[in-house]
Amino acid sequence: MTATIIDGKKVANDLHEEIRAKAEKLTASHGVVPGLAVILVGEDPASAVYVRNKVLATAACGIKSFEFKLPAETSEAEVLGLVEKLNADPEVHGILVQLPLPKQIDSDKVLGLIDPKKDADGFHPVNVGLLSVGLPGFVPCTPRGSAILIEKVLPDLSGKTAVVVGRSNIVGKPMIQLLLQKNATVTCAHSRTADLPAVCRTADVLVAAVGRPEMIKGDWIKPGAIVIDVGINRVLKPDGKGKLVGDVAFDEAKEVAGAITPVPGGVGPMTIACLMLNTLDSAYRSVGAEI
Ligand SMILES: Nc1nc(=O)c2c([nH]1)NC[C@@H]1CN(c3ccc(C(=O)N[C@@H](CCC(=O)O)C(=O)O)cc3)C=[N+]21
Repeated sequence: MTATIIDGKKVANDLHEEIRAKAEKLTASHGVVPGLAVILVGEDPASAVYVRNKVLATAACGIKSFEFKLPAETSEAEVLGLVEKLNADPEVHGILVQLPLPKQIDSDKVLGLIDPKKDADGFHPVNVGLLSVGLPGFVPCTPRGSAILIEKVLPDLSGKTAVVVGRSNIVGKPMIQLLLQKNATVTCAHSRTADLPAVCRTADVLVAAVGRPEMIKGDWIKPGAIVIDVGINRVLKPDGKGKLVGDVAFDEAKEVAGAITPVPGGVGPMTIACLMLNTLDSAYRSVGAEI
């Protein structure tokens, strides 16, 4: 059996069109154009692609993009000052501070200062709490995008087992919350889990978010499972050129899985589309309009 390849890029592009239509509707009814501010401190080559894709997506969605590229030696006080300014700016509905931040800056302090109503990344403790009790807030973009892809292939997770490999605040933990909301029976595995391959083999839905290139092998996958590969790892090919691979050994896994996301073109574009979605939600909430 060969798995269905889940086309994240296509789903993301379709979402961009829906978002654009809803953004235009909000502009017509309330004169509001959704705005997203992105703060980038220092030069990280991997984030260059991410930032470029974000700018392209804002354009496709009719969202206004505000970019702040600050030098690596920027002080914590400066970043905090900028966050306060954006919190107060009525044209800005979403604020994203790209992580990781340079070491002189306390990221918890910065994320904690973002107005929870503008927290397009969903990293503020208030939004983390809202998600965990099932109240409306902002859901982190990568888990939100992954959940949309899972829903496309398996709308009902009742009676299904899900295994999330990775326990980060950004992906693993919020992913667990979303899968629980969908009635899956959820296991969170991580670096200290005993017999990880055996745990993975129990999964009807396997979400890989470990950040280790091709760690999850074909024989760790239950036949017919849905595999969501969150990893985006840049590795060198034997010819010295770089390429992107996920956390899953794709060529092996696709022979066993029922459906699988590719890297690139899977979860990555969905992360960006959900950043747009969160910004749109925020703009609607800012005027008390129903989306
Ligand atoms: N506060 C914060 N929020 C984030 O969401 C966040 C962050 N910081 N720091 C950096 C990581 C990285 N990240 C990516 C998202 C999409 C792609 C993406 O679109 N990838 C495409 C293209 C990749 C390529 O061609 O290089 C794909 O997978 O198909 C990549 C990387 C979000 N991050």
